[in-house]
Amino acid sequence: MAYANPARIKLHEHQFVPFLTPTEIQLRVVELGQELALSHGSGKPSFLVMLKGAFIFAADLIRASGLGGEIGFVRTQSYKGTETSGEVRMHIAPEPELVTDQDVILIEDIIDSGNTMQAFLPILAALKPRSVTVVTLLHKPEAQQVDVQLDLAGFVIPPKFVVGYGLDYDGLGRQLPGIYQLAEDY
Ligand SMILES: O=P(O)(O)OC[C@H]1O[C@H](OP(=O)(O)OP(=O)(O)O)[C@H](O)[C@@H]1O
Ligand SMILES: Nc1nc2[nH]cnc2c(=O)[nH]1
Repeated sequence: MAYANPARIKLHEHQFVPFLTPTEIQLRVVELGQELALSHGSGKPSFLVMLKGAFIFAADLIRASGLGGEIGFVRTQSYKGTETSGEVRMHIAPEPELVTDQDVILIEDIIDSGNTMQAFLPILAALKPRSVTVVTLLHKPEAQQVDVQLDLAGFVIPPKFVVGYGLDYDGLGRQLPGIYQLAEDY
């Protein structure tokens, strides 16, 4: 499918410039799906999607993997504007039957400070999964403050705030097919 991919955009008071095109994202998502097919092809993993940010990535990744298996959703929240609040709130908890004794593929849109993963992984571990594979579309190693499990990353990116392809700035921008970076010259 061909998507409109606007150039510079404004969300609330901030300007954003193109960073990853829809085509670059789609090609990488297909590769990630193939990697999951190779590592989990003999079983039926449970996909756990971290809402809200990962909903578009997960929809594409799960289909690219060709894997069956159930899909569940969890929702954490810690960002206000472009900064983490430092407090990770759990709005939707995982369904135990999708985790206990299952091979879980946890799908995240971005690992930035690492706080969200650090808070969530023990909650998952308490439900005793057989295995956990953490997949993120974006990883900002230079911004990471805590060490967390990460098995598969789509793009390693610099420590700048990004939006699009599921990621928002204060509620806006999730629908954009490409990924945009906060402009420095606005
Ligand atoms: O590594 P961290 O610094 O913790 O950042 C990563 C988290 O931030 C975003 O979630 P957010 O709290 O914005 O909620 P959302 O997914 O509903 O937008 C993103 O979806 C990750 O879950
Ligand atoms: N939209 C968005 N959410 C985030 N959560 C953690 N880092 C980011 C980021 O760069 N953009």
